[in-house]
Amino acid sequence: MNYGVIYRNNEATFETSTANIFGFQAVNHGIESSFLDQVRELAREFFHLPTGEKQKYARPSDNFEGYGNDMVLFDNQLLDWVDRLYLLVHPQDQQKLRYWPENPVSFRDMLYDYTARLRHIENQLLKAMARSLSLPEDSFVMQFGERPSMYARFNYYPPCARPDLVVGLKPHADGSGITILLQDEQVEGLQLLKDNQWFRVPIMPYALVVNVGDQLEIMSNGIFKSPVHRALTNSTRERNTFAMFCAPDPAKEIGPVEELVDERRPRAFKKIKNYTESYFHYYQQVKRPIDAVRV
Ligand SMILES: O=C(O)CCC(=O)C(=O)O
Ligand SMILES: [Fe+2]
Repeated sequence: MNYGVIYRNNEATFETSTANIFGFQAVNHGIESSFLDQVRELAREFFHLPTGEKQKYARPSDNFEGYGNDMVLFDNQLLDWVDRLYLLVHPQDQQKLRYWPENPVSFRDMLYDYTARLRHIENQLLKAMARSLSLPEDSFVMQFGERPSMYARFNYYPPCARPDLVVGLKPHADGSGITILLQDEQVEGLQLLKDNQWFRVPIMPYALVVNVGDQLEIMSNGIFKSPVHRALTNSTRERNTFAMFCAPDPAKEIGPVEELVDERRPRAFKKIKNYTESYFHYYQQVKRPIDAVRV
């Protein structure tokens, strides 16, 4: 597994080639450990509230935004062992504050703050990833547009009596451009699939796990890979993680960066808009939407 990013002088720089990477852990990203502790603490406090209190922010059955559990779209689908709070956090004028917890009291302020910090880190990473392929640094950022989306998903995995039978999150690849994940600082569970084998993603308490999502795989013409991953459950301890899905403006057409298309590496993906629109339709069937946009 390639975990090669190191921040230097406030700029993300990769130590090794990023070709074929699918994820890395970012350290020295500039977010103070105390703030990350606070983020985790507030997320835990929310999930530990009585059910009635959390239900105030419940998602409607036909939408994924709000508090709830796995959406059921098919009779025979696998169910994830997870509670989640899923919120659009950017662009700001599309936020639906009725789903944003007011309890714990500082939850909303934390989320505003965290979003702003991650927006900055997202930009730095996308530029560094472009530079690492000898592209103009705005090559990916430009495709994200002026109004990129950011979705926050807080995942709460309660202990599960049969971790041998039940997964926290079924195998999937993210539909984002990149996903920036704050893992639980103690309890492991995330695994990536490579060469038909599952590899654990080790805990680095204050690092941010960055996974390539499908849309960056498309933009990079397949040079970056969006990894299939899953989250396991365990029988004794709860696990809390917080994913931020950073994606292009759904109204903008995206596609492989022209400089990355040549005879040696022909165009691998079609141009597409609003990639994530039917994401859950695929997710619930453990299928990959990226297969539908291959050339
Ligand atoms: O909880 C984890 O470790 C993984 C989360 C994840 O993959 C997701 O939310 O898409
Ligand atoms: Fe994921």
